[in-house]
Amino acid sequence: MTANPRSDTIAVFGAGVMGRSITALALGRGVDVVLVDVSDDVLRAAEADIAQQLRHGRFMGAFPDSQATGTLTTTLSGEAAADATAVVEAITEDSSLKARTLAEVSGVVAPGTTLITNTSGIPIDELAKSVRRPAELAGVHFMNPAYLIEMVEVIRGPQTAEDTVAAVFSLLGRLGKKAVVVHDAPGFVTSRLLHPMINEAARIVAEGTASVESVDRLMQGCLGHPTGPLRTADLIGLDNLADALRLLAERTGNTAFAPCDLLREKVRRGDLGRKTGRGFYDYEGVLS
Ligand SMILES: NC(=O)c1ccc[n+]([C@@H]2O[C@H](COP(=O)([O-])OP(=O)(O)OC[C@H]3O[C@@H](n4cnc5c(N)ncnc54)[C@H](O)[C@@H]3O)[C@@H](O)[C@H]2O)c1
Repeated sequence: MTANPRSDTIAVFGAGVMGRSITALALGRGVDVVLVDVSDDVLRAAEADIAQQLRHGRFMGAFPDSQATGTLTTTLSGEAAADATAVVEAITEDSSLKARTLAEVSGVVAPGTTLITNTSGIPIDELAKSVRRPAELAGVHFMNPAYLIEMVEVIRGPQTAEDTVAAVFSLLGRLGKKAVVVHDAPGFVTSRLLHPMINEAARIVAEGTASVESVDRLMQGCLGHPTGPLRTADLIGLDNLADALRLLAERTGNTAFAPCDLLREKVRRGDLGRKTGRGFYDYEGVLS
């Protein structure tokens, strides 16, 4: 079942960390994807990365054996989303950029097309102001790597229609995901809890209380965190994390959420985590 019987194609906007991972998930589940970005270089790199993620997903048993892989089309043109049954917006965590892009997308797609934003924490109702049909917009917070993490957070904005939530669940069912629905708020549930924890972990390192490795080992060994907060930060991307923390601080008025000095310094140096080969850890020579 798909979100809409018109076709079996979703459009994904943004070919960065999440756009690639969501695209790999959809392709591995037999859904065709039109992947849109503003950079041709990014799209070329994304094609190679997605092929690698599909191999990884198959190796990890994330996709049904009998499932034919969906077809990938990459493009710089947002107009290519016109025939999609659902659109997943996974562009940079910048509220005005997202508002602009969602406004354009909602002008391109037909009424009845489910609009999904993968924002880490911008309230859905804030983004709904920029789309033509706010009832058709919902948040789906896929985690990285989307093809391996079974659970997603679904955010129902105050204007999100029941039909939209149903269409989102239909698509998520097709993608083999489990979901928990939450109400709209800055950072929703997962970013509101995880991002400040990562920020504190970085502060602990900066203050000299413990090393990066010690913080992660304690959180893994004592509290059952799968990788530790700082390794998770590297997987997310420190630029995205800093953007999301800044937005969380602005939208909640809680300045403690603002990215700490160490995080900002790493972003300034371009040490963004796995995607640049160095963040809290060094990944030079490590296959992603
Ligand atoms: N990184 C994570 O682990 C993670 C997890 C959950 C949610 N998110 C959210 O997903 C979204 C994407 O995050 P990311 O980490 O993939 O970011 P990223 O920086 O890796 O990628 C963003 C991509 O968006 C592209 N882009 C910018 N403007 C565009 C436009 N107008 N049209 C098409 N493409 C455009 C950029 O060129 C870039 O390739 C953000 O909202 C982020 O908060 C990220």
